[in-house]
Amino acid sequence: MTGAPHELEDLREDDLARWLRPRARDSHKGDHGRVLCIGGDSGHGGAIMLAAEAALRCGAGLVDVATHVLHVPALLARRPEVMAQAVDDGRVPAALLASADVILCGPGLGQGDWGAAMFAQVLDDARPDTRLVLDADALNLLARRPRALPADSILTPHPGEAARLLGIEASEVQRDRAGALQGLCARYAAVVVLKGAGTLVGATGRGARRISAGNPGMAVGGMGDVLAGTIAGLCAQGLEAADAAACGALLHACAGDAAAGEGGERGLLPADLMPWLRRLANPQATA
Ligand SMILES: NC(=O)C1=CN([C@@H]2O[C@H](COP(=O)(O)OP(=O)(O)OC[C@H]3O[C@@H](n4cnc5c(N)ncnc54)[C@H](O)[C@@H]3O)[C@@H](O)[C@H]2O)[C@@H](O)CC1
Ligand SMILES: Nc1ncnc2c1ncn2[C@@H]1O[C@H](COP(=O)(O)OP(=O)(O)O)[C@@H](O)[C@H]1O
Ligand SMILES: [Mg+2]
Repeated sequence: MTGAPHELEDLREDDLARWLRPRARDSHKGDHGRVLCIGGDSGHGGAIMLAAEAALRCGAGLVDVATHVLHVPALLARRPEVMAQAVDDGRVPAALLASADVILCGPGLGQGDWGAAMFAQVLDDARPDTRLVLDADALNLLARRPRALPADSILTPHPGEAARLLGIEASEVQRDRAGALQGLCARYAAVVVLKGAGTLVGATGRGARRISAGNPGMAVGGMGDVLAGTIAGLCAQGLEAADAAACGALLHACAGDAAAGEGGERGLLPADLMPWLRRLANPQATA
């Protein structure tokens, strides 16, 4: 999609098929991308687990996790498909950084020395062609100390994080969400997903996309971590950054609606979306 910045495209579930094509019959895991998820400081291990599992459920070929030593056994018990490495000194193993097609940094990362060191390492040492998805505390660290980002980085702020990135109040973001989106895209030269009811996705010089799917059952801790993993998993499979962000936000919102349809909005859990992410990520199979 191209056009004037004020253009707004509404996305619906049918649009998923634009981006989620059937796989080549002879494809192998190396064709579907490698995601490295960095985060999960002490007390927030679930965030990075949810993100990693979502990346797998959206079809990423390989998923690595660099997290606090405390979380490795729980992560492997829940998802043995994930390759988890403990980071105790704030240094991500160089081989993990070098092999990643996409790095998702931030869920549960914290803003202490451990998380700040890894965030700086990602910005300093990631390969120039590695796509970055920055969420949660990576956004808070960026707001505290703005830095230039690699081209086509994806930022996924909720209104509170967006406010910190812009140096304004969350209420101001909510009063003019389209304006806040434009301001974020311009200030950080990035693809931006402004979350919340009516999620907006934008990139500098392009019209915005709006997603009206999703429901208030999704207002629960961990739901954004699933979104970040979803976008990273789609990006790893070769979608360009703006499309991975839009497709990921749409897929996540539709999965939230499908899961709420099964059991109701109240009490919906982020992990309830996982089977739906898989089903909706294969639109030809479910058509
Ligand atoms: N299971 C886990 O381990 C979880 C860990 N989490 C991690 O916890 C850390 C803190 O994240 P939080 O997002 O809770 O902290 P924040 O302080 O960034 O967000 C909470 C505040 O942001 C504002 N806000 C959020 N959504 C808003 C909306 N839709 N409209 C208006 N204002 C809004 C509100 O002021 C709210 O009190 C992050 O590292 C995060 O990744 C969370 O993701 C929750 C789950
Ligand atoms: N009322 C709502 N309607 C639609 N989507 C919502 C609603 N409330 C929350 N969400 C979605 O849930 C996710 C919450 O993300 P976030 O606040 O980062 O959660 P967490 O950090 O706890 O994982 C976002 O994708 C947001 O769009
Ligand atoms: Mg979040």
